[in-house]
Amino acid sequence: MDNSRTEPPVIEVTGLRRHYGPAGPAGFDAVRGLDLTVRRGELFALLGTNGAGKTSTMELIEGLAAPTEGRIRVLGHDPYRERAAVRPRIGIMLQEGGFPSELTVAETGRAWAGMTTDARPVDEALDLVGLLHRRTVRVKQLSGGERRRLDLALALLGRPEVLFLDEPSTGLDPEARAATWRLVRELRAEGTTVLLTTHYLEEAEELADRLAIMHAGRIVTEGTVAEVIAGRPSRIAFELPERSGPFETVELPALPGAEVTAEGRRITVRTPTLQSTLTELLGWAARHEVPLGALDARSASLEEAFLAVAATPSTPEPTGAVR
Ligand SMILES: Nc1ncnc2c1ncn2[C@@H]1O[C@H](COP(=O)(O)OP(=O)(O)OP(=O)(O)O)[C@@H](O)[C@H]1O
Repeated sequence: MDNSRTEPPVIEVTGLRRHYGPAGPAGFDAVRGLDLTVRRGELFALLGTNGAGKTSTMELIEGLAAPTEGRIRVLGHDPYRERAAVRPRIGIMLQEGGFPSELTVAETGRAWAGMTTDARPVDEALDLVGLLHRRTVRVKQLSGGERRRLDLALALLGRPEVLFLDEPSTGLDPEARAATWRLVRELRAEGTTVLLTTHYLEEAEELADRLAIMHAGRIVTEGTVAEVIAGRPSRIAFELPERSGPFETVELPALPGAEVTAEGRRITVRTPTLQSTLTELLGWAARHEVPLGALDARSASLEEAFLAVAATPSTPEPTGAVR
């Protein structure tokens, strides 16, 4: 039976704040009042602009640092204060593994397994990420993508109930990325709860049950991919030809409900009704024999939603903020 809706969330974050540096304006608020809930078996993706606070948030939920303010529960425990209860049940793939480069891949796995409760066999973890054939190679000889996969293998050693993946596919070639996605999907299918950060919108579209887009320390929008892009306009772009033909005096048609912007001859139309706007535009182009160069029409996408979030000014500190 699916109890995921009735049982308490696996990750529950309320009012989270993280302040770096000295108290007061000399310091910096990287996370500014963040709420987040992830249910058992769910894959939740944190997206955001550079410096939005994704890693700062992840580190707090992983229990690697104490929040300046707010409440975090992972599997019902405070991950920082009750680290001993939480740590054996979670797997963490950091952005930089930072293990000794002189050890071989297998030695690194064994060293890690020694610190892991109920570890799976090292070779099994290496096999999961496609690194078994590299087991005798020194870590310093691995490519960047192979190191990422070793990071993931180590995170999987303890058969974690909750897996934290900080930019898991950065530096991977397309084939290794697809393999990582397959593995993450399998883990999720087995019931693992996953919180991941990524810069690849496609990764979130492929994997996430729900996602949040962060900007300047806050979650600006959150939901399923469909919910996040709902209400975003579709986009039509094209280039008008040099003004020398029969269309010389022809103006663009009225496109009700659409917003038209021009950058030189490059025209962008944003519309809530892609089909009717496109029909109108193509009819006009045909009637007036206007060739529309590099014509591109696309439905609302996560990219549009992301760019809209990135363009929002960061709101000032609420009064009463902890400094
Ligand atoms: N130890 C620190 N001391 C001071 N400021 C920090 C520290 N760590 C991070 N920051 C700042 O906090 C902000 C959030 O950083 P964070 O790494 O959490 O963002 P991010 O969303 O993960 O960014 P990216 O996508 O670039 O990895 C940034 O402005 C960063 O410069």
